[in-house]
Amino acid sequence: MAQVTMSLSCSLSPSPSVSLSLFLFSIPLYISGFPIESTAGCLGIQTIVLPAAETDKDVAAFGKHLISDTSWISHLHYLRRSLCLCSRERMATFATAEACDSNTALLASGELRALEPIFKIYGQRRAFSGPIATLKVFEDNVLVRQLLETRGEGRVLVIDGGGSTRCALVGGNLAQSAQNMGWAGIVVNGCIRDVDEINACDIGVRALGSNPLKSNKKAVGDKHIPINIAGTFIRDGEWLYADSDGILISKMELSI
Ligand SMILES: O=C([O-])CC(=O)C(=O)O
Ligand SMILES: [Mg+2]
Repeated sequence: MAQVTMSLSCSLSPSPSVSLSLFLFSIPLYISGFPIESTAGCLGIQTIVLPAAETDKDVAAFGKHLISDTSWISHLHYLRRSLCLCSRERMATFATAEACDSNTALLASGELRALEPIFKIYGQRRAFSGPIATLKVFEDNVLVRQLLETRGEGRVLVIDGGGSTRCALVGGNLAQSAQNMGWAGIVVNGCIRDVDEINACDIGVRALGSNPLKSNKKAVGDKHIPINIAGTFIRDGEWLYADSDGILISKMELSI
């Protein structure tokens, strides 16, 4: 059973709703026996609109039921995909396709962009997201190590390696460091090595491919500068969303 911590707030305006804070994940949900019309999911918060509720009392009664009868948990129907119960899976329900469909204006304005599909998927987390730290290097990974040995705080390291496939910019040790230091993922416009070790790490990794050759160790490159990879301009501090369908870059954090 999912470990769920729930906090509740009820409100009648603008529409009768109950907000549930679900610990570490969010899922669209229906609860049987209640006239729930729609659900809205975003990380950590679920707002359930109760069309039949007309008074504060109705909403409060529903809220009370949720608190007193936790069997509602077993009534969850997972609509988009089965819920990953792993507490580290921060993007259990985020879907890049859905983000595109519901943010057409942002796509049109260029505030939301999709990377060209040139990356292979590695690492335990197929889906990951976070604020971006950019890095530009060429066949040299000293700066990659420097960054991955600092605290990641949920960020995604995006490395513009110039598209070179002649050596690896990330290997098993660096991926392990990224995991230990709290990075959500690494996107490499270049190659990785130690693929089996990387695939055992609890981070998301995207790269053009693998190459067993190591890179130079001259410490040449630039951190936190604008980069251009996979047909997309990326600035430090923008947000990255990756899942099995692809990779999105957003100027702002998306609320899905
Ligand atoms: O040392 C390197 O160049 C990359 C590597 O193999 C690792 O991180 O394990
Ligand atoms: Mg290695």
